[in-house]
Amino acid sequence: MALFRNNRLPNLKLSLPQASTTSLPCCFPIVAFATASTTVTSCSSNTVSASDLDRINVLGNGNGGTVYKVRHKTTSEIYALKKVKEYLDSASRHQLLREIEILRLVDSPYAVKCHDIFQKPSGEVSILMEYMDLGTLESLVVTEDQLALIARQVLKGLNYLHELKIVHRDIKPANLLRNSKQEVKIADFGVSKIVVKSLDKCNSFTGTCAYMSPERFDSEAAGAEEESESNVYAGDIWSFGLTMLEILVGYFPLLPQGQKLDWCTLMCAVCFGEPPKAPEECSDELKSFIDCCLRKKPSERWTASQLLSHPFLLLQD
Ligand SMILES: Nc1ncnc2c1ncn2[C@@H]1O[C@H](COP(=O)(O)OP(=O)(O)OP(=O)(O)O)[C@@H](O)[C@H]1O
Repeated sequence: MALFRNNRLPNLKLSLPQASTTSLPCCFPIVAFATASTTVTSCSSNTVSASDLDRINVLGNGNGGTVYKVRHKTTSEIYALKKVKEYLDSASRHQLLREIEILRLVDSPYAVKCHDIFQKPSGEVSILMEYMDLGTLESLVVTEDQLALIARQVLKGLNYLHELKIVHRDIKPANLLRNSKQEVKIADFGVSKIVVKSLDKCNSFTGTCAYMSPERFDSEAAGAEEESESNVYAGDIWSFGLTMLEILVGYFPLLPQGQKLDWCTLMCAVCFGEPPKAPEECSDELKSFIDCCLRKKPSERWTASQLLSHPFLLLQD
């Protein structure tokens, strides 16, 4: 049984200056078959109309909008509906288009399924997703066995995304959702990117800074001046390693328990400190697993595919 603790740092998201402060009404070229009321584009074959859905309650608020639990009026099927903020600056509009492009591509049991995307004539966009009834991995504390079950599913999801040349760029407990079927899935492609050129850099300050890899803070200091395609995906592995360690120990592992997070302390810990390790009392396999994820040089970090064959995961088979 997983335990819950309340001793996490309350705010691991550092706000950075916005690229633009101009708010523009959004209108996206989402669908070719616009109707007068709400328009729909399908990520799957079964089409649901926005008017078929009843709102039950708010599941949460993110930077991009609000997520509601909704019920289909005739089938009683439950979904999560993310209503994207109506007014977005140009950078956010561009990113939303990217997210939609990725949601259309992604079809894996290890990523939260997007059923449909609705756009009203006003430009308001809503994303209809599979409902994950146990919410995020935030505040969850697990045993080694439970960690292996979770890690394997997240790695299968990451391996799938990386094979499609998609970098998630915001892996953290809040973006991993679970359900009562013991499934864990990757969510929120809000800052993800498709690597178009092999040397596409992904070291911009996008995503949640607390989980960013050393090379995304400072590629030179992390020995990653020579950008290679595999380095681009290694950023997700660092974030994954930190996330797994966090749900094992119950606090953000880069800082001493209870220490307040600020930009300077975080940057020093990531760039100049030793990578965090699994506690002494953990199995050797788990210590090695965490070490393989949290190597400072991206080229030395294991890939998702290599980690899937790590003894820590094989032990629990
Ligand atoms: N498919 C889903 N099923 C169940 N709950 C969900 C689902 N998607 C999101 N949620 C809930 O809604 C909250 C907000 O989700 P959202 O993706 O908008 O933001 P976030 O990931 O928390 O933040 P940000 O987008 O700013 O990184 C989540 O933290 C989660 O609790």
